[in-house]
Amino acid sequence: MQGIWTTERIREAEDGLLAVTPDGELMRRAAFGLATQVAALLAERTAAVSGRRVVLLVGSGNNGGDALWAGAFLRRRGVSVTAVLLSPDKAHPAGLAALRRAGGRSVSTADGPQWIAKADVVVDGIVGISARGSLRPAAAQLVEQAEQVEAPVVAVDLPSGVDPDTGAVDGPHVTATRTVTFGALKPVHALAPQECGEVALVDIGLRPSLGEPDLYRLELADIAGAWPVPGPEDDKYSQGVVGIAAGSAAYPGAAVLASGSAVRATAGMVRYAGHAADVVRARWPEIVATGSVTDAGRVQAWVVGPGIGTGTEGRDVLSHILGQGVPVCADADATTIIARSSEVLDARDPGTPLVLTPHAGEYERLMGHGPGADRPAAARAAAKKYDAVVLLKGHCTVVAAPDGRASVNTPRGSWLATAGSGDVLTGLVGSLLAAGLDPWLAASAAAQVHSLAGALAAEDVPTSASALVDAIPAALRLIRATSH
Ligand SMILES: NC(=O)C1=CN([C@@H]2O[C@H](COP(=O)(O)OP(=O)(O)OC[C@H]3O[C@@H](n4cnc5c(N)ncnc54)[C@H](O)[C@@H]3O)[C@@H](O)[C@H]2O)[C@@H](O)CC1
Ligand SMILES: Nc1ncnc2c1ncn2[C@@H]1O[C@H](COP(=O)(O)OP(=O)(O)O)[C@@H](O)[C@H]1O
Ligand SMILES: [K+]
Repeated sequence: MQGIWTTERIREAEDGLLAVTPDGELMRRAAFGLATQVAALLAERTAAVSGRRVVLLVGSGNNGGDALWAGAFLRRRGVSVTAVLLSPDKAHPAGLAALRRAGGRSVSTADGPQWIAKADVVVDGIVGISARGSLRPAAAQLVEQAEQVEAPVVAVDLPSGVDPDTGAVDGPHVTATRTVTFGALKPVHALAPQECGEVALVDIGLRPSLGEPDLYRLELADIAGAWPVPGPEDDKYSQGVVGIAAGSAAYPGAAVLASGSAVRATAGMVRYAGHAADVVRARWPEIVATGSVTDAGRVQAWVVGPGIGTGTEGRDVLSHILGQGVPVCADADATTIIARSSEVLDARDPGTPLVLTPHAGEYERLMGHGPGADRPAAARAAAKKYDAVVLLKGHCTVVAAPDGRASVNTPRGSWLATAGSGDVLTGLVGSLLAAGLDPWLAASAAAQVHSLAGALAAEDVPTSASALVDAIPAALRLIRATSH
């Protein structure tokens, strides 16, 4: 699992490390890594390093200092380096001196555009982890100038104008081709992937000073390690039977998708209970289908909600399922029922895991307000309130547990924004719950497999929820192969 730390934690760790490291050493490590990445990008894009032109956008903090020092290193490799200084009086003195000594030039923002126009690579050293609020006018103007040109932008630590801790964007901001960060990943890198581009992490020796991460991102090996694989002693029951209560006679689609997803996700057995039994049976003959949850038979986890309606019948189904003493993934209509009448949760057997999977609208129903800019905080608040694992859907899905653990998934494009895609996700979560996975891990792994299956199903053209179900085996095959 990759760890991600908030800027407050990073700063604390940096302070500790700074106290025991020679003056300027950390910045030089950071800047050397940055220069290496800029040189690599120059080589990739222009087939050369020496003689190429790099423009540094330099703010008044240490982020600008990193850029200036990197400029000095790049000069040694024959790069023409020009620093556009936002506040010439406040630019990092040692960094500026180093750049000048190495033969780099510095100009004011008035002269910026003419240099930016000729750049092969632009380096964004405007603000880093101490950025507060949207960019001030002069910085915003510089960002807009850089946007006019085709040159790729390398962001120092993070793209300026994007909130370091939430990834939220409010006004002009850098959209980087590559972000070179130092010491550890920060929330912005997971929560604003489209602004960060490719993220390179430079080791500056910070890791031992950092404690437990604030956020996690699952790696493929984590998913491969967690995914249930039957052994010689296993049979169809021992792997965990998942029950699906979804769909209706009028709307059988959700039932077919959620059930199909469960069929594809693990090798055991899937039961279906509801008014779409005939349609489900016809599409998935391996499913044991019945008309009602009361005669569904034993399962090790339930999926409930997609397409069940929010009326009395849906409520009764949810209530029955919550009382079964097995883990439950409550999605879609089940979320709305819980939001409207939370007393339905009284039926819940205390101690059995519950996973809620709201999108932003359902979140608002559950909490009385939208998720806002800080999605990990939003998911954590809902997890606490409902004593449930909360999977907050979106481009970057966040999964929080009541104990505070939170993960962010890696989006692989936006093709998943298609009708029925959420039903597929629920089936994945349910299968993993039935296999006995920790509910936070189950939801986090499901979100990752969902986005990988989405990318494989789409292959850069629009896809559908049915194609997504069919792509689950390919996603799992890839995950298992990558981690061998
Ligand atoms: N502390 C350390 O030892 C290290 C720090 N490093 C670098 O230092 C950075 C943090 O440096 P600082 O704490 O000096 O701060 P930053 O450079 O991130 O930003 C502070 C400066 O930006 C200005 N600023 C803040 N919000 C702004 C806004 N919305 N619009 C325009 N300007 C704004 C402030 O007035 C201040 O001048 C990191 O991101 C990283 O790049 C690295 O060199 C690694 C080592
Ligand atoms: N722009 C996007 N990029 C990536 N994934 C997205 C995007 N929009 C939605 N998704 C994902 O697609 C799924 C949609 O689920 P949901 O809103 O419940 O839709 P439905 O009810 O049609 O199934 C969620 O897993 C969500 O995270
Ligand atoms: K930056």
